[in-house]
Amino acid sequence: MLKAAIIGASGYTGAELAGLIHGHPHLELAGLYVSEGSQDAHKPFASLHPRWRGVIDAPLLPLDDEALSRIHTQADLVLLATAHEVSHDLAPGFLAKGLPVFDLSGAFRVPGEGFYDKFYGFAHQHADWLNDAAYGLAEWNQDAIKAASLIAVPGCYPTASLSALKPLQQAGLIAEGNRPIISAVSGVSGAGRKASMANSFCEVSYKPYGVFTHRHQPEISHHLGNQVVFQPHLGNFIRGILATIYVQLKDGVTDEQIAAAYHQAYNGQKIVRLAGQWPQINDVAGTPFCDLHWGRDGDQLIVVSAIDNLLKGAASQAIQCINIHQGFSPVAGLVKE
Ligand SMILES: NC(=O)C1=CN([C@@H]2O[C@H](COP(=O)(O)OP(=O)(O)OC[C@H]3O[C@@H](n4cnc5c(N)ncnc54)[C@H](OP(=O)(O)O)[C@@H]3O)[C@@H](O)[C@H]2O)C=CC1
Ligand SMILES: CC(=O)N[C@@H](CCC(=O)OP(=O)(O)O)C(=O)O
Repeated sequence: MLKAAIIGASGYTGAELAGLIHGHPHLELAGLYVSEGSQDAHKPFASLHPRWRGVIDAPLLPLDDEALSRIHTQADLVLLATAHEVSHDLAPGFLAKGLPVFDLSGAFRVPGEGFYDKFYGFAHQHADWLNDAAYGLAEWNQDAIKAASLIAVPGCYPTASLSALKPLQQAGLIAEGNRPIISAVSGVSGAGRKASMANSFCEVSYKPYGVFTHRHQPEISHHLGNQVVFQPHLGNFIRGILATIYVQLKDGVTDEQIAAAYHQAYNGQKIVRLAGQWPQINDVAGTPFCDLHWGRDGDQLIVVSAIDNLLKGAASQAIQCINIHQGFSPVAGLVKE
């Protein structure tokens, strides 16, 4: 069994990771950590996430110097379920000790001069790690994920969007100069566990945000190799993302070519499902799956993609990355084989 330490274990994605690792055939938990000054330090994990009561008994531990040296000596790998700047600061220390790092934040996803200043509001200090990191889109980057020490697990909207668009891009079916339009809605857990007015029950109403400024637009465009228009919405539900994507096809593209692009990309893959019907959030919430379906009218294609933002959009995709990195079955701990 490999020992996995989770930093940020009290948060929404960290808690999902704890559950997945607890149930994984080749992984075991090697510490659940929060910040050194966290008000949750030393509380039982299950007191914050009672669905794990009687199942995961470990306490949340403060990430102090003693904890760091314990992780350095006892863990086999580290999962960072922390804010972008926290991951940016923590990852190099673990990597320097030879521990593979699976980072759920955006800190190492997009190389490029000035990108972090512009879209994340901080200056990136680790260009070397940024360039060496593998982008953990599990169905598409297996070789890079296997070889890298640092895996940048994609954002939730990018996972839903890229899973839908990459088969078309790869097969050369998108019209020259077309910027696919991604209109997506996310449940409120996408914003994390910390309370804020924008996320409070009485304030949340289906609405757009981040118009032309969201950091996932350049993340999707960079990893697709084609510019996109991306518009996120906040939905008044807890978990799940549904992305409706409008694509202009090249002249003469046939139905068979579209179907072949998707089947070639995903036949034999258990996590991305070609649903055969329009995806809906209820079918993927609480699961590691990404459901896809498409329809076309002339050169206009609509693809719909649905995932659970906390799972395929974060924690279960991190587990897929660990599975690939370690040579386990790609769906170990996620889907019964
Ligand atoms: N929510 C989602 O749907 C998705 C989130 N992500 C990304 O994953 C990361 C985690 O997100 P999410 O789980 O939603 O966040 P949460 O806000 O729910 O949790 C953050 C966690 O980090 C801990 N933390 C904060 N500061 C530190 C620190 N200095 N050292 C160690 N632990 C710290 C928090 O505990 P405490 O403050 O008590 O220390 C908490 O456990 C983020 O980068 C997010 O952008 C990616 C894809 C989807
Ligand atoms: C509803 C909501 O607020 N969602 C988050 C996306 C969460 C995510 O994917 O995380 P990364 O920050 O790691 O990219 C947002 O739009 O910022």
